[in-house]
Amino acid sequence: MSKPTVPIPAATKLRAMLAEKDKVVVAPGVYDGLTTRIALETGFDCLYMTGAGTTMSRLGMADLGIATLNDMVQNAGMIASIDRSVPVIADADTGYGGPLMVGRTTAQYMQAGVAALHIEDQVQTKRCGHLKNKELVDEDVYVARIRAAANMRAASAGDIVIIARTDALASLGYDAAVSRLKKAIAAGADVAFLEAITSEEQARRVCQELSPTPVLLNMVAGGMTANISVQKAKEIGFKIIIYPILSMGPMYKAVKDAAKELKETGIVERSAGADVSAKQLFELCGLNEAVEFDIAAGGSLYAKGV
Ligand SMILES: C[C@](O)(C(=O)O)[C@H](CC(=O)O)C(=O)O
Repeated sequence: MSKPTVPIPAATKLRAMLAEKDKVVVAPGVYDGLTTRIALETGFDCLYMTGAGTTMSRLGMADLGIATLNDMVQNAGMIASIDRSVPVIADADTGYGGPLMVGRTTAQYMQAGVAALHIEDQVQTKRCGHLKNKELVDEDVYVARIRAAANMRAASAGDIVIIARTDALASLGYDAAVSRLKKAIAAGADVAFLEAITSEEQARRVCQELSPTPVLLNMVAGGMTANISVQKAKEIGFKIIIYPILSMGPMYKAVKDAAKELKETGIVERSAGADVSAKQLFELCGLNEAVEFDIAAGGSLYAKGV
């Protein structure tokens, strides 16, 4: 059962994790209830809701700015509700409009119990940061997005960690991208996210130059950034690492294999996961706790077992 009470607000918990000296926050990408349950069962203490995964799993579409605020906040809120003790960092793309909309996005993410959101400087018709020919908004438009998020946070009783993402590295270069991040930090961002880093030198420089602001590393499988370990990222100086594609690649391969086996042989018995029962999956998703809850309340539906 997902629990409604919040012992420590998600943002407070994430801030405490960021303040721990030797800690790197490792956030596996999740995009639905099942992938969230898998990451939680594995013992991760922070999760990342990927916008790419949300767009693909909820809409069956590529990461091209198609998901709306409603798609994103509903998914983020559902994911955050599964275990309130584990903070969720969620993609908020461009914030979905002008300052008013960015403020509304921030308020809704806060209300949904999301610990942190990232807002970027691409045009609203954005694309995945690891694709080519991205278009940017002007710096003042970007900074206004971040300021709108910070102002909404200040005006509310809640808290949310604001992560400023810039996609400017590819078209404007390192100096301009970092200058955008500095301005975003001055406007109220707590964490910096230089998207699609292409060298270790850039990685080291950005962590050093923006210190003490924590910097996030986006580890996209097959993307522009070389694959590095958590240990190496920590040594470079990153404080958060997100793995947007973590659940999607393995899911694609495994489901494809099972689908092929069914199509070609008429039975599924050899593919990875063919031996996982429906009941096992329900247990992963809280079957036993749900039964206990029903019985404790005096329900009789499950008293004889399920
Ligand atoms: C982080 C990201 O925004 C996401 O949607 O998860 C994407 C990841 C991806 O599309 O591979 C991005 O880096 O733009």
